[in-house]
Amino acid sequence: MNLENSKESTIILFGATGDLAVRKLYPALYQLYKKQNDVERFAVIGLGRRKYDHDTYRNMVKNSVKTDDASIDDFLSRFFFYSLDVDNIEGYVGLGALADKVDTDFNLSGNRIFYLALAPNFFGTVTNNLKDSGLTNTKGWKRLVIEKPFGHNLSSAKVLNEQIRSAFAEEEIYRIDHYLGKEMVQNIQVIRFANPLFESIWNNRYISNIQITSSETLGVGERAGYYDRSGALMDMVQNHMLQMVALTAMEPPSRLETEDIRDEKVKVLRSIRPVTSESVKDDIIRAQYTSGVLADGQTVRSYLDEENIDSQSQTETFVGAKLYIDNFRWAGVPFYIRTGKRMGVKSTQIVIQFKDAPLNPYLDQQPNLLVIHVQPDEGLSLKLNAKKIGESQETMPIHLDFCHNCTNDLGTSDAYERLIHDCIRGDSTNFTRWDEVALSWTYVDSIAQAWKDGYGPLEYYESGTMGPKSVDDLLAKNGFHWWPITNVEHN
Ligand SMILES: NC(=O)C1=CN([C@@H]2O[C@H](COP(=O)(O)OP(=O)(O)OC[C@H]3O[C@@H](n4cnc5c(N)ncnc54)[C@H](OP(=O)(O)O)[C@@H]3O)[C@@H](O)[C@H]2O)C=CC1
Ligand SMILES: O=C1O[C@H](COP(=O)(O)O)[C@@H](O)[C@H](O)[C@H]1O
Repeated sequence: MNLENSKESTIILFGATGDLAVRKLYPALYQLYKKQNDVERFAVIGLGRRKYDHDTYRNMVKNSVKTDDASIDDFLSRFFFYSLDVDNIEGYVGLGALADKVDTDFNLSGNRIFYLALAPNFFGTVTNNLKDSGLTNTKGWKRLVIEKPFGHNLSSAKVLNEQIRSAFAEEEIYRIDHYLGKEMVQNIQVIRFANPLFESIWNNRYISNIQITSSETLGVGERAGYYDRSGALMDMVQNHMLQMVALTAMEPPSRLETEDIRDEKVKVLRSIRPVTSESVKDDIIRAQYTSGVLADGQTVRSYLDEENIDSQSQTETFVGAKLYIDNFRWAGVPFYIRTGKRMGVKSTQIVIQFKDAPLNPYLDQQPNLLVIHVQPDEGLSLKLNAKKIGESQETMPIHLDFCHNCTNDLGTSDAYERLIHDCIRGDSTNFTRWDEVALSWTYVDSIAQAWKDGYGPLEYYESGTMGPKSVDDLLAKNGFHWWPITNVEHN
């Protein structure tokens, strides 16, 4: 068998009893198993410090998958638990022995995915111990999946990268950014490069501004310990928001190969205009939610009143920013981004606003907009002007819509399902390469530094709104406004 391309694997899952594994990874694995979507065979060894036996673990996986389907028993029979404190190097020998036994029992060829669904401070220890105990000398291929956050600034990310690179080659490392697994984020390239209609006008001659929103109605929830040290800048901007900027702005790759696409994204990240203290003050807004009422009528408390949050915390739960990409295609076009918790609506969308016609005889004309709906609806809306019905010469707005997930028959996979599938297939296109991560940290670090130096005060916004007023002013200064968050309009 050609092991390099074989799509069977034993997944060694660190953090198997954690929130991410239970909420996301087991349901995703089950969907993959059910679809047999070109994943040949797999087994999972879950790890954690607690002393589960295989049956207790399988029960936990079953509860996470939530199905009565008869196939669940065969699915669960592939799951094994191994109790290990990751600091205990002696314990890795037993892990290796169990993995070999599972390979033999399931007739698997020795490929390994090491999935680190663990707090990042363990990443270095685990990769070192895997190497020192010989587990990285696999019979087949090996891959390392790393969850975010990848460091908390550029220098910590560099240290982390060196640690994992001592045991895994860059092409064996799959750094997760789950937004890259979303259907419509993957679709950005196709919409742009498979439609000459768009690609020919995808530049500063025809586009006036781009608005990228990722808003949540949830608050900090149970992740206070992590979030209060991170804030929206590191939690969302460093990764998901900048990846969406890069995909929206990049040049067409010459081939649809992993490294060609990543190279184009890197060029965009490198072209983002560096910030100065002054530009941070003027163009970047940080804010924290106060109490308020959500759209469903629920009254929610302020960030400072959340459990396990320091009552003096200055952590931002919202970031709004204007950035420029200083290259030939985008010179002069502002990219506006905003993301936050406890906002008015849960939505991710990218709005491309086209420039007005040079000579416009129709005074009531609206700008043309292309809206890429990432979630909850997954689709596209193109907003145009048409003649009002009748004899008048007035215009009316019309929209052409497409929605992937609005009807049942086109339901799309979850991001984690897609990314685990890609990893098993050995396709790292939708994972971030080290230089993308490093450039994103460079941008984010300079904002964090300016904030530390006192530029750009922390503002406040009421829960249930779309952020502080200053984020509206940010666009108004250039004669724009945020387009309302919409769903794909189902006709
Ligand atoms: N939860 C989420 O929604 C998201 C999480 N992530 C990232 O995923 C990773 C995991 O997060 P999450 O699942 O929420 O974390 P949890 O705190 O819920 O789970 C942590 C896991 O790590 C295990 N663990 C902790 N210490 C040790 C140790 N010394 N040795 C062995 N195992 C240990 C725990 O098992 P035990 O207690 O049995 O030791 C548990 O399985 C983090 O990097 C996080 O940033 C990323 C995006 C979203
Ligand atoms: O990575 C993260 O993303 C989620 C938002 O993800 P989404 O798929 O629901 O849009 C965010 O809640 C979390 O704080 C952050 O770590």
